[in-house]
Amino acid sequence: MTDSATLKTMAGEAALAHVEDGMRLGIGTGSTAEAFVRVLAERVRDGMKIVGVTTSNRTETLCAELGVPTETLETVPELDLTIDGADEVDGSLRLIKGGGGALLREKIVAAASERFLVIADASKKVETLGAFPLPIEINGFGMIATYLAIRKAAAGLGLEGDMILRRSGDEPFITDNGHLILDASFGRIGDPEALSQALFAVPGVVEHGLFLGMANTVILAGDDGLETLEA
Ligand SMILES: O=C[C@H](O)[C@H](O)[C@H](O)COP(=O)(O)O
Repeated sequence: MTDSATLKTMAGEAALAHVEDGMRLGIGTGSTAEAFVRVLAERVRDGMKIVGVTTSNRTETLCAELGVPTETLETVPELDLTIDGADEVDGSLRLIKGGGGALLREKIVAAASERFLVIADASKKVETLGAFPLPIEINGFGMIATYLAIRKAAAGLGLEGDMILRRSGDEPFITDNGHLILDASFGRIGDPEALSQALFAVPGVVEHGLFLGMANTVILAGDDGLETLEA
């Protein structure tokens, strides 16, 4: 069995084949995206010219350490390609993301890109989204009211389950944009589009981890090699 780090590097190397000289590149967050940054950095050292726009402070720091040039989305607001990981992928290229807490910036960067390429190890592929708790980014103001409103909205779709405030040690986890995250264990999400709409109708919800209709390509690395899914 191939270990997880090797699978992530395989996926990162496969993603590199989609990167062309001169590209404006959205760069994701998480261990798989970091594997990609490491192979990208080698290519940059060999002379490839790209400009990266990162999706988290964590990825920004890694790019700086490895010499991958970056700008911000303010200076480079339109991107050619974004490469990022995912927590779950279904057969329709719908995703759950946000396990690392970067969902808001990840969604903004992916939406600003001509193409969105997702890389993951094959264990992330699921029949139905929802085994991975759905990250929901909320404003700190009125968080209990927002929590109750999300519960009600989900119950209206027949979805119930624990919603846990994400923590970092003894403190609530705070996102790069200063928000909180609820991890919602709704179980199987039969209608992700309906859930997305219902969540966005709750005023305190800033973003959620359902990435629907966004991914153009998904590359999955498994023991048997690479599998590519196209939208
Ligand atoms: O917020 C984090 C991101 O959405 C990650 O891309 C996602 O959690 C997958 O991370 P990893 O590649 O570490 O499994």
